[in-house]
Amino acid sequence: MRIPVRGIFTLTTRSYSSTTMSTSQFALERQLGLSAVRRACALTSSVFNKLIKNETLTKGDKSPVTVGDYAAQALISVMLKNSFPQDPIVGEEDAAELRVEEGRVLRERIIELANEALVAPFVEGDKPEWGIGPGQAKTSAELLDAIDRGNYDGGRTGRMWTIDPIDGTKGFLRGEQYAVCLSLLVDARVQLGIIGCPNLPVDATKPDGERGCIFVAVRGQGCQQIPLSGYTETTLRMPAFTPSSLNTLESVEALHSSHSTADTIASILGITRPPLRMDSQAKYGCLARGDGGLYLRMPTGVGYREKIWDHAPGAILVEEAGGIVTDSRGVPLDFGLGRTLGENFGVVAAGKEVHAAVLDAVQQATGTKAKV
Ligand SMILES: Nc1ncnc2c1ncn2[C@@H]1O[C@H](COP(=O)(O)OS(=O)(=O)O)[C@@H](OP(=O)(O)O)[C@H]1O
Ligand SMILES: [Mg+2]
Ligand SMILES: [Mg+2]
Ligand SMILES: [Mg+2]
Repeated sequence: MRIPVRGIFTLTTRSYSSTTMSTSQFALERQLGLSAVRRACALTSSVFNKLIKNETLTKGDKSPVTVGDYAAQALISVMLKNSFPQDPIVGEEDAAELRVEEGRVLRERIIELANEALVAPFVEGDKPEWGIGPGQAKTSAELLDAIDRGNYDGGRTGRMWTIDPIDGTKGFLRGEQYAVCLSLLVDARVQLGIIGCPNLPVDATKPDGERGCIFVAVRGQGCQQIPLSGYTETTLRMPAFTPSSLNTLESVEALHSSHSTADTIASILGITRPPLRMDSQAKYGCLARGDGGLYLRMPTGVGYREKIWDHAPGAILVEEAGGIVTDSRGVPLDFGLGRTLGENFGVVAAGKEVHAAVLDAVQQATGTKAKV
């Protein structure tokens, strides 16, 4: 039976009967987050099928942003506000370009898409007993403000969410991998990570089989994969690899991660399998389920600072599946410095058995000394 809920997307303990209410830590955040990411996955998949050329902008850093990115951030932000109104959000996108007259056509399209997603009946795979039903349409001003609630500066204390509404926008535009990414941090420690991958095969051994899955992890509660088409949860544990049996998971874009440094590291480790190149944090989900043994993100030397929304959800997936995530010098990722990872230099994520050997190889390949 569907649990009646007062207001839209409102998730309070009052909304649950004692039989459906889970007492685990962050249970409400997990349920709301899964629903928001599912809705955003449905929104972005449908945008891809209808996207037209003038629905993509180029941002100041030359990276693309589409109507799908803005609409998905608006949708997730509205859902978070309804259930956790006090929580600040560090989101990738902001609405400045949409508030000016030149942004009118794009703005109207984004409002239409976000509202369609807000009022849609239960999306495929949502658990009816969660009681997270369709909401009411919002005004243009409310949705622009929802996007801009992602402007929080971050920091070391308190609760905060990160949203990357489309991670791997270039992959999204190519029709390849992308991910809808959400995380909750408390005092700069990731406690919940959710990554929705609409184009990812549910089973890597069946690349032509069913596509679309969500990865979710709560600190201390393991990492699970759920198909977008349903809600059967499979717990993931990273298998034990030896260094030479690894294969690397890397960015498609050579500007985001140095392919040549990764090749050198792979040859030092004796890796013979070719790298698996894939856009977005789908790589972290693949690592957690054992599709490759090593996520490598080696800096390209342009002084780029990694963004917290690009790594917080993925890092907890891998840790909860039994792996280790550090920067390329062995330093833990610091999510408490603001919107970026500050002085962290690249990312190395791998199983416990091989992580130290990989850091040694990185040191040999780059001449930098590991800090731990
Ligand atoms: N120069 C540079 N170096 C490192 N990283 C960068 C750089 N420029 C952008 N970005 C960020 O990369 C995000 C895309 O993730 P990936 O690199 O894993 O995927 S991809 O294969 O490159 O598309 C991408 O995330 P989205 O903007 O959400 O797509 C960016 O935040
Ligand atoms: Mg982007
Ligand atoms: Mg991103
Ligand atoms: Mg993005």
